[in-house]
Amino acid sequence: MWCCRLSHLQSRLQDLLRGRVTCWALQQPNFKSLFPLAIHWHHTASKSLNCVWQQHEDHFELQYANTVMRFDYVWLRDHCLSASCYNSKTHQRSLDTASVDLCIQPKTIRLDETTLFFTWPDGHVTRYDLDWLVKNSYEGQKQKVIQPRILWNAEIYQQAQVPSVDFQSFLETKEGLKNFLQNFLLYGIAFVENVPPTQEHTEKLAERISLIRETIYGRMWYFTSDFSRGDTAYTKLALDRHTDTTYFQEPCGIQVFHCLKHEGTGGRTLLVDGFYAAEQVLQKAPEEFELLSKVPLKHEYIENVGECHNHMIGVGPVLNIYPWNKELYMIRYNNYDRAVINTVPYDVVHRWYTAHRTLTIELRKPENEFWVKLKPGRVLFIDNWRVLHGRESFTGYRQLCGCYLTRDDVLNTARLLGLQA
Ligand SMILES: C[N+](C)(C)CCCC[C@H](N)C(=O)O
Ligand SMILES: O=C(O)CCC(=O)C(=O)O
Ligand SMILES: [Fe+2]
Repeated sequence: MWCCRLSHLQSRLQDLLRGRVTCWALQQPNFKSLFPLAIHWHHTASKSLNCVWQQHEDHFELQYANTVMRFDYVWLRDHCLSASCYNSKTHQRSLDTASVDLCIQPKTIRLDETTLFFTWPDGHVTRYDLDWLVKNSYEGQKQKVIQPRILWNAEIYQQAQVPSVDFQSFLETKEGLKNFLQNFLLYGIAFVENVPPTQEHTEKLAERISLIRETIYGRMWYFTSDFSRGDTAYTKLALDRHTDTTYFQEPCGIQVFHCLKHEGTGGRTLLVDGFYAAEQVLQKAPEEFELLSKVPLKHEYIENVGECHNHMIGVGPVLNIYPWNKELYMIRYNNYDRAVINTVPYDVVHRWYTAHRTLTIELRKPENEFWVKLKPGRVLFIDNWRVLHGRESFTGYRQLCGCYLTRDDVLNTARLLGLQA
């Protein structure tokens, strides 16, 4: 009886090594209890490392650092960091991924200390550091946020007493710049104080953290209520909360505002954390959140004023989320610039309007509104992918200057200063 079992075991073991059996233990529960996992789970010599792995037919399974990870073999071959596959000086792949057999499987696998060695059918050896695998696995990534943030309503933001950064320290010290960027990344807004009220000084500030994004409005812009452009921003009218340039395929990442002059009343700036509002929608009506993240919409800018002729169209959902961890990274919300909806059938449209209403109700709650009067010397940076802005109507002469920044370059600066972005 025992012999019979053993020969059966040996043949199963051979099957296993040839990759024919994947879920043997599950199919043979009684057998499993007789010969526990030791058969096909490889344990490390040192128990303290707490690492086990298993070679399945179509993937490699690894348990390490409290994480169960599954790796595709083509992925593993593609991520070989050996000198012939990867240029560690330029951090670029040299391996031609298209040359990898899509049915590739390793010939042998062994673990030495904290390094896994894979030998591929052609004899090439790949080493994977266990911590590298944890950090770079799907399972490891899924649990992480790309951008840590503090979501706020008016009270949360005011209680936080986020300090403004001084012009001088922003321009001249690494700490000043880093503090500013850290606050900006966490809250989506940040102020610089004591800036000389000119366009040139505002430009200097912008250039310290990013490349300026030139658009149809120019590089640095300077505007009053003269209706020089075909947009209500160039009037004295109130503007409800919105994000800018929703009609670009990639809306501008950051908006910089500096009020150089205002002789009159009103004109306060409204700021609302769009991600805070979206989070409320997710809590109260997850299916509406999902719809807002799935339905593609167009926004449009049609201008024919004086010499300015423009027709811009941008397509994308209101809420943009990373598919692997559902993290929100951009809100596109501008009811003025939203174009005809013709990308979904009528019944979806109706559900979309319901979801849009839920979000709008959150965005309009007075407790979510942070009002601030922009003054000469106080420059405001707004994350245009997250925080909505608006303004109160005003009287008198009001002059605003500013620019848009490319998001990639702001994040680049932040990363170089050691911040998570
Ligand atoms: C900022 N600046 C005055 C230059 C442009 C304003 C653009 C306004 C437009 N409705 C939008 O939301 O994109
Ligand atoms: O005038 C203001 O305060 C802001 C107007 C506006 O929304 C914009 O320029 O994007
Ligand atoms: Fe705007």
